[in-house]
Amino acid sequence: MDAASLWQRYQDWLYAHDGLGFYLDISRMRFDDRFVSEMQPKFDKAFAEMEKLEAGAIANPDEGRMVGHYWLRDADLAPNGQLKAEIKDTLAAIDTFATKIHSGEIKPPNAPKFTDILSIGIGGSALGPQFVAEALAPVVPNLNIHFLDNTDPTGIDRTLAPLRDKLSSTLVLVISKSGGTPETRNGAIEAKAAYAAANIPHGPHFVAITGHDSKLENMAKAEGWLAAFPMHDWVGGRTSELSAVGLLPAALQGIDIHQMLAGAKEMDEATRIPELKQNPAALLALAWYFAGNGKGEKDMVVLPYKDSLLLFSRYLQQLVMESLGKEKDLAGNTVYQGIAVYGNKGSTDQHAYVQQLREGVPNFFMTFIEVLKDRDGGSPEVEPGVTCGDYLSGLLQGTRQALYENNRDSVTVTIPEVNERTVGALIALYERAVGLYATLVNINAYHQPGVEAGKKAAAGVLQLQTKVVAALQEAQRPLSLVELATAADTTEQIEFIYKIIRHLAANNRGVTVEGNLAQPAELKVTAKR
Ligand SMILES: O=P(O)(O)OC[C@H]1O[C@H](O)[C@H](O)[C@@H](O)[C@@H]1O
Repeated sequence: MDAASLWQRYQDWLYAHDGLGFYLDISRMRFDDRFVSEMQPKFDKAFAEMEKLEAGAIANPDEGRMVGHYWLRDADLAPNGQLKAEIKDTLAAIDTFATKIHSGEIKPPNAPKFTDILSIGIGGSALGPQFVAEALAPVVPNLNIHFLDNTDPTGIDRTLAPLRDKLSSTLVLVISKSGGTPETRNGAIEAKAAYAAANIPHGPHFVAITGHDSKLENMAKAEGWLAAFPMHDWVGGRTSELSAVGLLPAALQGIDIHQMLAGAKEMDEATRIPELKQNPAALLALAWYFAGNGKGEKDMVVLPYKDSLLLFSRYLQQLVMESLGKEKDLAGNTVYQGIAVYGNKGSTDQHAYVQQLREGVPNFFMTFIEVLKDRDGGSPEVEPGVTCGDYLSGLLQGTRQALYENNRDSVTVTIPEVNERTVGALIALYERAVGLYATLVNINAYHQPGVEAGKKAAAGVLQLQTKVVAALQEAQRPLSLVELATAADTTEQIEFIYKIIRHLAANNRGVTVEGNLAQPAELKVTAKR
């Protein structure tokens, strides 16, 4: 396509939202008009399904649940008075709690004010709060936030180390919709242990954000935690950033959550319009479908050219991949759907893997996130008439051009600046695009059956460990792995047993191993007395 036609195509496909100062450009995706007309019936269906979802249909059939994250930003859309009240009451409770924490009206027993937050959660109970903290936390936040999002002992130590002297002014948020996620439970137990070691009762420092009647909620009640906030059954983990999960930590840091909600609401209104060209989420879904042939054949590389948006692609990874990565479609056919998402930030990644993107395997499409405002205040010149921000902008435009010339397609999302409203709008945009795309490819975007398999297998390994240690203690003599597996009555699990023993030995956990660990057949294992 020559320059004039490309410019025309750019203008024909440019979506602009005046209120948000937001633009979406899908002109560098090489679809033609025929593709767009062929997709129209699929979009008609997607718009209709979305309307039903927003009206309170059971849009997550496998779990028998409504899907209500859009109501969080406009409670009046919720399908009944009780839900409306739940949304409004939760928001009011978050506002009140954050205000009282900031003023010191709610204070820890042994310090004048809370100064730090330790946020414990994983997946949808961590990625949104982490993304938003990185994007929006003030340079000097009301409270400094720290995250525990794993069950890695070294990681836990690293997070807790700077907090050891500040436990008396730390507020611990334990976030889990189900209230039973092992990594989060473990993090909470480790945090409690830190409080116990410092002789500080943990209850007045701990806050739960969790589903009704979950183990976590019951624990919070039983242990007299400072507060508990609800996570609604009809909000999925990966779409929970604008529920208490994201709003409470944001408000505590001094981020304007009402502006986040307002930005999301404006984007919701724009992405509710059942007209492809007037709906930026539909345009995104169209681009994704075109890129991957409706089968996720190409990965989505997300490159925000703004440091504060570094965690956006990580956040999107869960939103997109857990929603769209499905074996079965809604009719039960095996489809192996999904779109892989990765990316960090530009221009940094240009000095890492963009070489492959430009010249290597063409298995991706790009999403550039452009931010128009460089910074508050003026910029020094790094060359005559040129600033750092000009470089950043030039590098984005140049990379887009260089990729396009080599048949690598891209989408460009432009926002005026990174602030509460635009971040809320970005979250809403991608939530809706995922929902629409799911209907285009006929899958349930709101369940995650595949996650359970690994969790069940892990639980099995831990049960096996208990069995193996008991068998060793009973034997009271060195056993080979085969003997140990026989004694534990689990001969088919011998490889797991080897790994369990190797891990226990590495951590001085009550087993002695004689022999070379690289020669499993020769090992003799004994329980330490
Ligand atoms: O909030 P939680 O119930 O602790 O869940 C945390 C995460 O765990 C699971 O593995 C799910 O796949 C995620 O969708 C969820 O966000």
